[in-house]
Amino acid sequence: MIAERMAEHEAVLQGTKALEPLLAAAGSMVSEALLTGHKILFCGNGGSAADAQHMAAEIMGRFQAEREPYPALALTVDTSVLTAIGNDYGYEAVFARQVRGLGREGDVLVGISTSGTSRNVLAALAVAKKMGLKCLGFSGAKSEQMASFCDICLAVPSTVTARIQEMHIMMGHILCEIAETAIVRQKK
Ligand SMILES: O=C(CO)[C@@H](O)[C@H](O)[C@H](O)[C@H](O)COP(=O)(O)O
Ligand SMILES: [Zn+2]
Repeated sequence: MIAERMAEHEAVLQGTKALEPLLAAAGSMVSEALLTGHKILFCGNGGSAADAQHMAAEIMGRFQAEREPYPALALTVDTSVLTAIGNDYGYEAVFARQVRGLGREGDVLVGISTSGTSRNVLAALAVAKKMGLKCLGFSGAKSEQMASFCDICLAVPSTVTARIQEMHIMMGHILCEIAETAIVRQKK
């Protein structure tokens, strides 16, 4: 089974290489937002909540280079906010309401969903689009719904959640490296 899973990972990675131009464009989108005083918001459920927090930490802390912090926030971290919104407005609203409260035109919302159908992620992207945020999606092969709200949607060509997540964090690291390189270059 182990060898089988590794082979699956390799095959999905091969397919994911086709996303290189879109990933470069996503890197430019995030870099431009950060370099013009905007912030990056992230959301997702389960493993994708962990990915959201991981990527926000790379930007607010540092990825590889010594530099100033830049504003990034995962909308998955405040249990009081999540339980209040979930309890009063429903789980579908937990990210969308935070986008309404925190998002500003020119910010980027990164929505992460391997199925592409998580209603709270879709609702957040829909609200963000209306408010003039840039929308970036990380999804799997079934990406149509998410893509309809996104400026760029990185759709990993797989329907297996674990394999999709493995590609998401790889692309997330590359995205952070692109943004950090742009930040360091601008400060020179
Ligand atoms: O990490 C995993 C499975 O690998 C799970 O926690 C997974 O993220 C959860 O089932 C999520 O609720 C799935 O949501 P989504 O990716 O379909 O939006
Ligand atoms: Zn997982």
